[in-house]
Amino acid sequence: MSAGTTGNDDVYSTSDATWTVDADDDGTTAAQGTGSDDHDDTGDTGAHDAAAGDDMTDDRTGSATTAAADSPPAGSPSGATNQARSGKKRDKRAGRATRPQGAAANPGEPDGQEARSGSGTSAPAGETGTKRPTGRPAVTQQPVVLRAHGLVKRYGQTLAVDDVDLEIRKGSIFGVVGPNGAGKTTTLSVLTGLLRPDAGTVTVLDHDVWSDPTAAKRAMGVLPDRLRLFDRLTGAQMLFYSATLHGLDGKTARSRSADLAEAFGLGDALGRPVADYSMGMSKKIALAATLIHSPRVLVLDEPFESVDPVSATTITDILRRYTAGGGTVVLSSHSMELVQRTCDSVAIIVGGKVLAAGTMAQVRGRRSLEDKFVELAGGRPVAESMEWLHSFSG
Ligand SMILES: Nc1ncnc2c1ncn2[C@@H]1O[C@H](COP(=O)(O)OP(=O)(O)OP(=O)(O)O)[C@@H](O)[C@H]1O
Repeated sequence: MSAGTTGNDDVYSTSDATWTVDADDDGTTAAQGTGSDDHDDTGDTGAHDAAAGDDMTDDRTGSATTAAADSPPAGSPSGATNQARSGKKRDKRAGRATRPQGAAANPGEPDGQEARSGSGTSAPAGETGTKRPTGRPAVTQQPVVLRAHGLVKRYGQTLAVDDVDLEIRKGSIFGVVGPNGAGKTTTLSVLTGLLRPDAGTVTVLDHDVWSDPTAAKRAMGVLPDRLRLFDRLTGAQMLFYSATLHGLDGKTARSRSADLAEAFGLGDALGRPVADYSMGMSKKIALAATLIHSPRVLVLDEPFESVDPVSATTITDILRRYTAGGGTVVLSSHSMELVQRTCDSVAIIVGGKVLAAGTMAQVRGRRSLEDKFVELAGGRPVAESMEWLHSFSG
C-alpha cells in the first residue's frame, strides 16, 4: 500500500468541525501501518494448515449444556456496552456498526505462520503446498490471544451458544463456519463484548471482556454482521471519524485512509456518501474503518459477504499481511472455499455447539472443508416433496 495520499484531501473536509479535530496520537504505537511493507508477505496461495501438535476437538456427541443458563458469567459486565442485549434479533444487531470497536494498538512483531500437519491429519493429496517463512514458528506454537471458555447464550427458549470453548492464537486466521442459525454471529458478538453471555468467560490478551472491557476492546477491531454505518458521511469522513475515535491524529488518519482506500479500491469513492455505496463497497469501507487503528485482534463477521471475487482476494491478502505482522483474525463466512483457502484454523459450529475445531488440516482431514461441514451439519436436505416445482404455472 502506498503511504501517499490520493491527492484528494478535500474529501476529508466538512463543515462540521467535529471531523477536523486532530486528536492526539497519545503515544499509541498504532502508527505502524496495517500491512506495512516491512512485514513479510508469505505469498501463500493455498490453505494455511497448521501444525499437527494442536489438539482438535470433535464433539459430535457432546450433550447440550443446561447448567449455565441461569448463571451470570464471571465478572460484571457493568462497563460493557448494553447494545445488542435485548432479546430481539434486530436489537442484537443494532448499534454494533455505528460504533467502531477497539483502539489503536501495534499488532506486534512478524511471527507465526502455518505448518503442515503430521500423520493422520495430512492435507489432501494434490493440495497446493504451503510455505512457512523460515524463522517463523507455527501458529500452533504462538500464545493464545483470544480465549473463550464455557460460553452459553440463550434467547428465551433458543439456546444459541451451547458451552463453546475456543482458543485463537496470535498470527492465526481463524474461521468460524456453520449453517444458518448455527450461532456464529451470537458467538462472535459474545467474544467481542457486544452480547453478554449467560455463562462463560472471554479473555482477549488476558483481559476479561466483562471485568476489564476497556482494555479488551482497545485490542480489538470488530466488523459486525449487519452493517449500520454513519452513511451520511462520505467514505473519507467515516474513516477519519473512526481513526480519530481511536486516538489517531489527523495526519495519520488521512495517511492511513489513503492507504486503505487504495488497498480496497475505494479511492474514487472516498468523496461520496456511504449511503450511495453498493453493499460490497459498504463492506469494504467498514472493514477499512475496522483496520485503521491497527488493532491486535480483528473479529470479522462475514467479511466476504457481498464482496466481488477480486475484492475478496484483496481482503485475503490484507488479512495475510496483517497476520504476518503479528495480528490475529477471527472471521465467519459461508464460503467454505474461501475459508479453506484463507484460514489456518477453523471451528465448525452447529446448533450452538462446536462440533470440530483445530487446524484446517486436522478438521478437514483428506476431505474438503465443505464435505466435512456438510457431514457435521447433517447432510444436504433432499427436497423430495417438491414435485410441484416442476408443474410450471402459466
Ligand atoms: N436477538 C435474537 N432474539 C432471538 N433469537 C435470536 C436472536 N439472535 C439470534 N437468535 C437465534 O439464535 C440462533 C443463532 O443465531 P445467529 O444469528 O447467531 O446464527 P448464525 O450462525 O450467525 O446464522 P446466519 O449464518 O444465518 O447468519 C438462531 O436460532 C437465531 O434465530
